[in-house]
Amino acid sequence: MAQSTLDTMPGASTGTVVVNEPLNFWAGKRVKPREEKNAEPVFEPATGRVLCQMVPCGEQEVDEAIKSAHAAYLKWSKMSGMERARVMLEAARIIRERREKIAKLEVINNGKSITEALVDIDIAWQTIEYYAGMAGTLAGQHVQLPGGAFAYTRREPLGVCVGIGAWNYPFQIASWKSAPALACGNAMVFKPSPMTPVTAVILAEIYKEAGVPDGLFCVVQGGAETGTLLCQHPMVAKVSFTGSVPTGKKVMEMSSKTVKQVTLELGGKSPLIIFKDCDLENAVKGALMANFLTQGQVCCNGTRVYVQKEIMPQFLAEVVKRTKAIPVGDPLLDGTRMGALISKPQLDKVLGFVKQAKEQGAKVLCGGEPLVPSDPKLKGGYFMSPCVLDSCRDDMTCVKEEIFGPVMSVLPFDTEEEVLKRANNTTFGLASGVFTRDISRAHRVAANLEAGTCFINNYNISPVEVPFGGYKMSGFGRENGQVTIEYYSQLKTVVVEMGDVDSLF
Ligand SMILES: NC(=O)C1=CN([C@@H]2O[C@H](COP(=O)(O)OP(=O)(O)OC[C@H]3O[C@@H](n4cnc5c(N)ncnc54)[C@H](O)[C@@H]3O)[C@@H](O)[C@H]2O)C=CC1
Ligand SMILES: C[N+](C)(C)CCCC(=O)O
Repeated sequence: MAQSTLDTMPGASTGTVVVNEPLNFWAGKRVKPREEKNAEPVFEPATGRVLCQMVPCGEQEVDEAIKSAHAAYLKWSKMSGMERARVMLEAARIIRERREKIAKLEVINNGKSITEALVDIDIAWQTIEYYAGMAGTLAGQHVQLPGGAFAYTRREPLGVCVGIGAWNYPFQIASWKSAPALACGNAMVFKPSPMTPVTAVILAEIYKEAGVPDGLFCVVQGGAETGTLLCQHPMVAKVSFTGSVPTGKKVMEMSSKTVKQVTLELGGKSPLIIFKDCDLENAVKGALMANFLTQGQVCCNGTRVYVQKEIMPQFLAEVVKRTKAIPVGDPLLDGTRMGALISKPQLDKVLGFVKQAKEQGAKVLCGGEPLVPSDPKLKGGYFMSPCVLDSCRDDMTCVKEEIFGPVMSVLPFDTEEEVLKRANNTTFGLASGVFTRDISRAHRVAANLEAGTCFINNYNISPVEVPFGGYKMSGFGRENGQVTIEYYSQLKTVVVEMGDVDSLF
């Protein structure tokens, strides 16, 4: 019964799926909304059809979920790291076994191509596997003190952590947040974006099947109001948030009231710098990877593409040729490389950015138009043709603001010194990239870019072993890599006296 949506996936095609099961999950099972009155329709981006209803959780439901998570935390945190690891490895195995079905459901809700969704699901189980591997290694330090006294530190969990996700990587974000949280002995209550509510609950079912205590990973549905309830709840120790800068600021402010720890993964407007001594074919491929994954709706995209003047004509010719050749259409077909944007308002917003760019003097070399695929079932979908903008200047809106759509802005530059200054002239600092064959230049540029990640001669690969997160207004804290353990645990120092108390009084 619990698996029924997933079980319909093998035969499912675009335009056919309806999700009727409850999408909340706590105390070890799916939970029906208390009342349906604030239900919001959720759309299938490729068709514009209603996929399901998202009913936001109210105060009482949020409270129930948090209490069930707390009860699970009391059991889970007492288990050894190796015991937790075994359960997490089983969860990773189940995800791997069901990767195609989960990816298909993700596509139907999100609109991205099946090829990309499969990669997302693979990254998800790898994250859980990676942190399972670390669960048994968590340890403190032993420190010798004078007179035979000593101290030791214990790495302890925080308690109930909240995860709040964006709509661009629904299942992957839920895994990126829950895996390190659970490895450290915490419980998590996760709220997906109201636009992509259907796959987080699948993750909750899988954790349950793998053997976590009931309540350890809960899912509550809702938007800003439900998110606010989570950030204000006194039993929550930490909030890990992925989303926009304005919402991130609110999350931080609300969390400050009860001094909750916060991780913020926010937006970006990342620079990709292409020097004339690069391998041009790889640089072009890198620029496409930096701009067009998930219809360009990726926080770390390299959307300001700085190209050294001497190679600009060759670069543009090749990038435009390849952009025009991207197959846009039914995201469930294997040959498709770009699907639909998340919503009609998002599509209109992105097209509005292209219009404004033209008004400000940018030249559209290709795309930037609404697209209606020939398949009649896709005519209500939110498709557009991927766009390359030339003749851009640093002061244009398309170069300054995050577009979150398939729009690449190309800018010429002369020298390394100049381009570094221009690249860093932004309040964001999530990622960056550089293409060059000069090894010294590559590392010098990486060292001077103000961003949490710098890709050298590639872009947008995200192995789970390496930390991911922002500088400046792109946020703080990290996801992935060993360091994330620090963001989901706290150190207790235990000081042990072996002699008499040397009292001053
Ligand atoms: N750095 C990163 O890892 C990523 C950042 N993003 C950023 O997210 C944005 C797009 O995602 P959206 O979902 O539109 O962002 P958003 O900020 O509108 O929403 C993100 C999440 O926060 C929730 N939320 C909204 N108001 C809230 C409140 N007052 N209190 C608590 N939670 C609240 C939403 O329901 C959603 O789950 C882009 O700006 C993008 O750059 C997106 C993906 C990854
Ligand atoms: C997987 N990757 C690197 C393309 C994007 C991950 C960050 C995000 O959630 O937008």
